[in-house]
Parts: sequence; structure tokens; C-alpha cells
Amino acid sequence: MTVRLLTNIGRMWTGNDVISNAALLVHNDRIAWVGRAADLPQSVPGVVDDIVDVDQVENLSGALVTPGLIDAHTHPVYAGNRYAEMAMRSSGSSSSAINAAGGGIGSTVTVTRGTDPWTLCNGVRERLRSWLLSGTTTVEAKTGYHLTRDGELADVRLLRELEKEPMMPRVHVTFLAAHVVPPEYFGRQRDYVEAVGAWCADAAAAGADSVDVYCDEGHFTTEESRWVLASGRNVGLLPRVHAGAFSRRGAVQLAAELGCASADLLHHTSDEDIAVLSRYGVPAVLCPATAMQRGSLPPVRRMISQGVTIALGSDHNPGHCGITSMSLVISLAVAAFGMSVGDALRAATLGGATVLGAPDRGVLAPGRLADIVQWDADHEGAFAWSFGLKPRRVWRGGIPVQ
Ligand SMILES: N=CN[C@@H](CCC(=O)O)C(=O)O
Repeated sequence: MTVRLLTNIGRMWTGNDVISNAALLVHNDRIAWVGRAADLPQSVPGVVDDIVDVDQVENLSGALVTPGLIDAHTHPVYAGNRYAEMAMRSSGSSSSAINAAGGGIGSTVTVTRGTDPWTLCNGVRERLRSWLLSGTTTVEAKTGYHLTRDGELADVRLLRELEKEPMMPRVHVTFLAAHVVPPEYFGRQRDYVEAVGAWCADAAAAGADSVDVYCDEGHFTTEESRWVLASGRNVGLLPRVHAGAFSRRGAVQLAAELGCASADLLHHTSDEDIAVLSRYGVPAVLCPATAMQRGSLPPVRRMISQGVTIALGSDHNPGHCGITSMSLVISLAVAAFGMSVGDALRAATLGGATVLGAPDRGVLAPGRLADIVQWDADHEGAFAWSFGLKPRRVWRGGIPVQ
């Protein structure tokens, strides 16, 4: 029996509550007991007969402890970089000018297709590790830079394999072959959409959890998105959709119609869209770094007041954003979206668990996974102040990874 006791925790943000002078008991990979240190029981029925037997006690006195953070939107499977494009954008170049100069998602597709699997794998491994070391114990990771059947399936398998290695976060794999239309299908967009729909069954068999479509100007229409998402849903993938990044074109309504697990980005969102998200219980995944870069912020406070479930994502991708720190994303959500620290932390834990369909995490409570972070601060307000609060210790399933 492996039991760990983390005791004398200065302040524990559980996801439901803040407990001062807390203690936490971990059995194998799960949390066995949570509460005030003064109330620590002598035994937990069915788990530990006598806590005197615990094999390890950690003293976290004076520190803030939270559930492991969850990044609900990332694109980590790529090779190369697009720094020159970032410089162009910073000087005022439009997306179409960048695409005309050979940039954009298509340029990453070319480089990724030309990169050997070993090099690609090393890059993805390094990125995933960096999430874990900065306190993110679960990462949603999309494919989408191969855009061939075999390449996309290899990306799914790569993510599934990497997750099994030591020092890796848990990974929720999303099949995003419908990112953009690849060059060999130019002029035959409908054929590509039908091909992606047919690949969904293979993606599910390869281990994907979700299917995603970029439903927006310059990407896929609502009709095309419906085809892909319904195909994925039919084979057991959770549907999710890039909605309202550049324009409003019915993606939110589509998400409601199909019962999507999330509608993501939502920079352009009307009151009517918010009412739909709220009425049909579609959670919103919001990515403050991307919204700031696009100069178009989603109406987050109105979403919260209408009861929309919010999750946060870094939107790490080669074209816009290299962030792998969800504590930085929390800081940005507070500063740019006007979220309270509590709401932002909840979105980066429980919100993420909700959109990923993972009720076993995102909160420190008995029976949940022992994914735990001790932060280099004694109060959660430090997230708003630090712009990248660092963890002191991170545990994944009760195992210290740092
Ligand atoms: N969030 C999704 N995809 C990114 C683009 C990724 C890229 O440029 O490589 C976006 O358009 O926000």
C-alpha cells in the first residue's frame, strides 16, 4: 500500500473551497482525504487503516496548493517555427499578406510533412514536458499539421505514446484534420471534407478522444463542419469546434445542435450566441493570448453572468503563441478578460475537466486523481500578480515529477 500525506499546507484551493492549514492524504494515484490538518483522521475506511503507516510525509507549510492545471486547447504537434511571420504581423501585415508571402498554417504543414518522425517526436516531447513542469498536469493536444490520413493518424499515436512516458502530462488527443484544406485538395474542398469524415473512425481506433473542426472564414463552412463533427461523433469522438475566431458564421449554433463538448476561441460572439451556449450547456474554451493578439476579446463577463462554463487554453501553436504555462494564461485571463482569480483558476482546472469529459480531475477531493501543484506563493492572488507563477512541486497521480 502506498500512501502519501501532504500536511501543514498553508492554503489549499480545492476547486470548491479554500482551506487554510490544510492536509491531504494520497493513496496510490488518488486523493483519499482532504481537510483541515487539525481534523486529519487516524484512518480512512477501505483505504488506510492507520495513517501512522504512511510511507511518505511532505510538509508544504506556507504554500498554496491547487489541483494540477488543465490546458484545454493546444496545437503542439508541429515542426519548425514562424517567427518571421510574427514579426510581419507585429508590423501590421494582415493574415492574407502573410499567407501570400508563404506563411500561415500551410507553411507549418510543409515543414512538418518534411520532418522525420524522430525529430518531430522530440519536439513534441519537449513541449509536453514543459507544460508539466509549469504545473499543467493535463493537456488537450490537437493534430492538424500533416493533413494526410497517415500523417494525422501518426500524430494521434505519437501523442498517445508520449503520454505513457515518465515526466509527461496526461494528454487528451484531438483529431484536427479539418484545420485547413491542404494544397493537394485546393479546388476540391468537399472531397477533403468527405475524406476527413471517413478518417474519423481510424482516428478513434488510433486513440483520439475528440474531433475538432476550424469553422470560420478561410477554413470550413458550417455545412462542412457539420459533416466532419457528425462523422466523428458517430464513431465515439467528442465533437469540439473552433468558433468565432475571425467571424460569426453559425459555429456556435452548430455546437449546440451537435452537443459539442466545447466551442473554442469565440472572439466574435453576440448576445444571441451566449444565450445559445448557456441554454444548450456548451462550454466555452477561451484563449486569452490569441484573443489579445487578434485584438478582439470575447465577452467573458457576460458569458460568466449567463452561466456558461468556461475553460482556458494556451492555444499554443507555431503561428501565434508559444505559451506552455497555464499559470501565465490565468494571469492573462485576469488582466485581459477581467476574470476574477477564482474564476480563472476554476476555468483552468474544473472548467478544463468538464470540457475534456474528465470528472476524475480538476478538483482536490477524495477519489479524484492526485494531480497536485504546490506553488511558489501563499495565496492564489499571486496568479494575477506574477504573469507566470512557478510551481515548487508537481505531482501527477501522486508521483512527484519535480
Ligand atoms: N487555434 C487554432 N489555430 C490557430 C492557428 C494555428 C497556426 O497558425 O498554426 C489559430 O488560427 O488561432
